[in-house]
Amino acid sequence: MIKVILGQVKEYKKASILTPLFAALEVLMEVLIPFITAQIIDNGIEQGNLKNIYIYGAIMLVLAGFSLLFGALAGKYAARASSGLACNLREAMYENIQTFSFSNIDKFSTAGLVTRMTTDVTNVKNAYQMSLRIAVRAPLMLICSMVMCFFINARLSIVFVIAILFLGIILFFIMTRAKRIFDVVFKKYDDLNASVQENISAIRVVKAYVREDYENKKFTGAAKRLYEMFVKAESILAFNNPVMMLTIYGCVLSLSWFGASFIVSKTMTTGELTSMFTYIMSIMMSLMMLSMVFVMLTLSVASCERIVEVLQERPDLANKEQPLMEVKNGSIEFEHVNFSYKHGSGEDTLKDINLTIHSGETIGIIGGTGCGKSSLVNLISRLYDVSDGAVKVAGKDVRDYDMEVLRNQVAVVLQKNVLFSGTILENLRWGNEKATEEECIEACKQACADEFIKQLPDGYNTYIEQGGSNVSGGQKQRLCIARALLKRPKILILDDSTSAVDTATDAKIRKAFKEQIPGTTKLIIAQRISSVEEADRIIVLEDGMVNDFDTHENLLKTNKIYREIYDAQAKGGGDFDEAV
Ligand SMILES: Nc1ncnc2c1ncn2[C@@H]1O[C@H](COP(=O)(O)OP(=O)(O)OP(=O)(O)O)[C@@H](O)[C@H]1O
Repeated sequence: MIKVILGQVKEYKKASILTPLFAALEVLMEVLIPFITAQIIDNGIEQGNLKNIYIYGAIMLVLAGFSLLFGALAGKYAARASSGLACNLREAMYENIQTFSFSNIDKFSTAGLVTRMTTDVTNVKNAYQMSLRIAVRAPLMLICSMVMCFFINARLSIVFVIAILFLGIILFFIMTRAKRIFDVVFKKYDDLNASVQENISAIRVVKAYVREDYENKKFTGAAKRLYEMFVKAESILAFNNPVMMLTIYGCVLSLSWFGASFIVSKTMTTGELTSMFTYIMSIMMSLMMLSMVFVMLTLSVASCERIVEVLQERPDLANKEQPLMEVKNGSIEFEHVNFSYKHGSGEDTLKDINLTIHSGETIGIIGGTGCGKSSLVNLISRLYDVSDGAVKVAGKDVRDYDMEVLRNQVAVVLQKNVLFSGTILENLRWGNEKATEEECIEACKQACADEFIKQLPDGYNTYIEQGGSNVSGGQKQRLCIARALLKRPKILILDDSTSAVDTATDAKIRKAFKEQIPGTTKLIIAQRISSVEEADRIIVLEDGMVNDFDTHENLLKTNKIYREIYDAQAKGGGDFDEAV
């Protein structure tokens, strides 16, 4: 796991090596300063030698200057290395996520991926920055200060050994308890992030259903639980300081006691005792820093694991070797297809589907909510792979095609339409980046989008806000259809894509399809029978199985379900589900 994370350091290796190097040099300077202080006291002040004071004073200033410089450099390179690692991690994750199939995304969930790319990467970045600087600085400071103490007075240094043991044991207990709580805290953080993301992206629904109070209460509850856990963890950590102070004062007292008798018996000088006091502070501070690094590192382990999961996830769908690079026509066949979602209930969503659709046919698909209509069409552009059987386009298994080639020829207007921030023209060119403005306008005319675009103050250069929030649902659907048309696909799938469009416009769009793209196979999923009745044939799906597949006229005569829906809708009744 560490190898995968560190593998992303890449061009920031130099900064990652320079940081500990400068941190070590900074420590070295800091450690020498108290020793020089001792020289000023013993050889300068006590002997009344002004020259020595000047010399040692100057050395001390130089050391302090270098210490400052090395400290600043260590800080600069640590920031560069850790921010660079975070940037590379995000880029690598983002790149890998782009290769994910729908099934991979189902596994992680969108909110989960966002948390991993933001909070988790920030945790790892902070831990890396700390380890580069403090994980080097603290132990080195501890060792160097100890060495200096033993060098000055080995007998008196026993006081430090006892103090370190005492502090070490107490800190260990504090940290292990705090870590246990922090582990839970970070999991709760994920949940909170997920709920915030869900709520904000669905804020319009929340408002429409006047659920603000409920959502506020839900969020406050989650935030409060997080607050309580943080307080609990922090109150354990708060013991750090008093324990530390207790140990320092204990040491100062013991040093003064034993040091005084050593000075009296002339086995130690005043300067040496003064420097020992400074070293004691450095030793204790190092221990404190080490304990914080320990917490930080243990906390980042969970984040590392979650990042590595994304980095090592391999797309479920891959091109076979030497894939087919051309889709000859728009015919579709389903041969004994069974399909279940890997991360779903485990039951088959589609069962033994057998269908033959000729190139250029217009096919309606109708059925109750959740009967598998979207799942059926998603198999054609290979958004998911079948569990058994085969889906064929132009007589070839979809798994034999290069995925990009296949998806360029099978355009899907998904149920959840998405537009991106950018102008209308930019959005349309997602369908075909080389499309001229005239081609874009033509596609919009076919999708009945041209009329409303022309009325916008900036026309085709109107800026679409993130998620298409400044256009209506119906307008968004028409733009998405135009975008798909620009691909000039051999197969066009409209997954309930005209649900927000009025019946007259819906009819106009279908008429345009018939006249303008007669050679394209069109699959239209709809709730309204009026949207599919002119289709060449209609598939009636029921519980993941094909109940019937025939023309509108024949279905009216022979299919009981279809007839009932038709009658209900003709009388102004609701959609498929209400009618059944
Ligand atoms: N990504 C997914 N992971 C797991 N299960 C899923 C997923 N998408 C759909 N399902 C399940 O598969 C079944 C069929 O869903 P599908 O979306 O194909 O139905 P549908 O007929 O298109 O419904 P609707 O008319 O509401 O759009 C449903 O039970 C649904 O819960």
